[in-house]
Amino acid sequence: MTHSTSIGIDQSGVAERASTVVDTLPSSGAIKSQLKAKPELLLQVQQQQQAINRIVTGADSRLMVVTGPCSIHDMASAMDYGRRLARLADQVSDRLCLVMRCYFEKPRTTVGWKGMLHDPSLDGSHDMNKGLRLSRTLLLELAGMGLPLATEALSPLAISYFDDLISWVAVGARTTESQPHREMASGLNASVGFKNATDGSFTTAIHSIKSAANSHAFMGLSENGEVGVVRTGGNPNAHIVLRGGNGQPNYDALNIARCQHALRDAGLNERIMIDCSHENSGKDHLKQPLVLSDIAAQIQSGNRSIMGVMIESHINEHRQDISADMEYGVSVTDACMSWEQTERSINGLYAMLGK
Ligand SMILES: O=C[C@H](O)[C@H](O)COP(=O)(O)O
Ligand SMILES: C=C(OP(=O)(O)O)C(=O)O
Repeated sequence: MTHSTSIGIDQSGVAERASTVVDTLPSSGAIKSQLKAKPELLLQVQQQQQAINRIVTGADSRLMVVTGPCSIHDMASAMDYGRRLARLADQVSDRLCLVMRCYFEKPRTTVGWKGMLHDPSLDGSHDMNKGLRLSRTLLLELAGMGLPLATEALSPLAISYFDDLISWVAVGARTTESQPHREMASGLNASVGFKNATDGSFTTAIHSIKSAANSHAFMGLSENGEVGVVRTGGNPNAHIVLRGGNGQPNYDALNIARCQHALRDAGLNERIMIDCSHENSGKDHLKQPLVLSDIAAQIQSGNRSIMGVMIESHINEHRQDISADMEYGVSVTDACMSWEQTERSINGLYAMLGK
């Protein structure tokens, strides 16, 4: 159904007729019942959420590795990636917990394609009904392979369509200071990683961890799509993700020590995840393995705060612009490592952690 509304007030205080069209979407409850997860799959995801929560608190000493495409733009290459990752995950599961990045929403610095959920046909038609269904269908398939799954919650409303299938949630550098995102995080069973802000400061993410740990009441939607007061219980498993900022990396031992100090001063657990991509690699995918080796060396030399890493990886390396003639398995957002580079890096990490 389509509705028109008007928004905006002109300088004389008279409402402008800037018309906005609203296409209604099915509620999260409706989509969840149409694309239903079997009880055994829901149980698997709950167990994976708990396993990741134990890694976040330090009760499980394995390292979490969130790896996968910067953004998912087609089903076939995501399934292909998932099958490869599921095989590797079994081989390294005594030291590493591999989690697949399933990012359907992209925050943009200014403008650009906003991800499969927002524009699944990659043509500006913004068929979000299709985007929600494709995203949930893919999550069902990937979870069915036994993989724990990760996503970025960009629209605070969107996560309710997927929260039963997702084991780890990111709040990105551009939204980490947002109250609605902190409120949303406070109601999730999954751990939530708050990225440091784009200026590189830890403070915003530390405030987010504190805020998300508390209960909140805010305006939101029920599973039936009714507007209401949402009350949450607080999420004790929020943590920081260092991704560099202001043109500088922050994965090095000095920055990690500074971050540990800041967490301690704030009365929080000194648990840190590091994103090998973004400003930690200067967005050069070939630098991600170097960042990963540095992190592995820090863990080898006794750092017990680092509990997770993130890698941007696809079937094939580099990136491409969206066009009518795209290459299979190549990112349409940030440049990614290839599967071969990823497998080599993860096996190298596994070997280093065994020494
Ligand atoms: O992870 C992806 C990008 O870094 C993020 O979406 C910002 O992208 P942009 O600067 O190309 O908009
Ligand atoms: C957008 C992302 O990261 P950041 O928020 O750190 O830029 C991402 O991980 O896809």
